[in-house]
Amino acid sequence: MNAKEKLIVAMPKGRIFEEAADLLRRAGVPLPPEFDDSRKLIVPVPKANLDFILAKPTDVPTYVEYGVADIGVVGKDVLLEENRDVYELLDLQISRCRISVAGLPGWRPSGSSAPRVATKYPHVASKYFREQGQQVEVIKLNGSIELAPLIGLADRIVDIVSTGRTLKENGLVELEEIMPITTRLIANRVSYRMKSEAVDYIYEKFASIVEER
Ligand SMILES: Nc1ncnc2c1ncn2[C@@H]1O[C@H](COP(=O)(O)OP(=O)(O)OP(=O)(O)O)[C@@H](O)[C@H]1O
Ligand SMILES: O=P(O)(O)OC[C@H]1O[C@H](OP(=O)(O)OP(=O)(O)O)[C@H](O)[C@@H]1O
Repeated sequence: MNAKEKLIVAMPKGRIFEEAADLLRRAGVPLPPEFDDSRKLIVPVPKANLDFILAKPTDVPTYVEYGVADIGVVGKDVLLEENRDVYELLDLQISRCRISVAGLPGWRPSGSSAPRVATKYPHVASKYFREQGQQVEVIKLNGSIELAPLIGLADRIVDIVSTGRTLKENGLVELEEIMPITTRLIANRVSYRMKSEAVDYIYEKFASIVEER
C-alpha cells in the first residue's frame, strides 16, 4: 500500500488493536512485527507512507477532529459518546458488540424518584432514556460498571455487552439493546479534501478487505 501524501493514522490501543492490525496487514500495509508489542506511541511505516499514533480509544476522535491524525480507527460507541466533528468513512465490521441496558432481574421502578443509571456512556444513555420518555439520573463511571447495581449505586447500567459473560457472572440480565456496535474508519474533514488521493487509497484498500470477509 502506498500513496503520494503521507497520512497519520490514529490507532486505538487495547481490544480493537489486534483485529485492526490484522485488517491493515491484509490490506497490504507492511506493519513491522514489533508493532503489536511495542511501547512506542509513534510508529512510522515509511514503505506505506503512513505514520501510526497509538492512542487511548476514547481519544482517537479528538486527534482526528484536531487534524493531528488524518484518519483513525475507533468504535462506534466512542464516536457516539464523544460526538466529534469527523467524517465516518467505513464500517470495518470488527470488534462487534452492543450497547445495552442491564440490571438485576426483577427490578421495578419505585415511582417516587428517577431511577439511577450508571454508565461509561453518559451521552448515549441520556439520549436513549430521553427518547424513551423516561426520566433517569445518569451517573458516570469509568469501569467495572456491573458493580453499580450490585452495591446499590444504580438501578440499571448502560454498558457494552459482547459475550454476556460479565453480566452473567454478576447475576445481571440484559434488558434492552440500545444499538449494535462495530469499529469505524474516520477521517479529518480537511484531510479528506486536501489529501483526498491518499485517503481514498486507504479507504479502497480497507473496503476491499471488508467486502472479502
Ligand atoms: N467486550 C467489550 N467490552 C468493551 N469494548 C469492546 C468489547 N468488545 C468490543 N469492544 C470495542 O472495543 C473498544 C474498547 O476497547 P478497550 O476495552 O480496549 O478500551 P477502553 O475501554 O477505553 O480501555 P481502558 O479504559 O481499559 O483503557 C470499544 O470502544 C468497543 O468499540
Ligand atoms: O459481555 P462481555 O464479553 O463480558 O464483555 C463486556 C464487558 O467488557 C467490558 O469491560 P472491560 O473488560 O473493558 O472492563 P471495564 O469494566 O474496566 O470497562 C464492558 O464494559 C463489560 O463489562
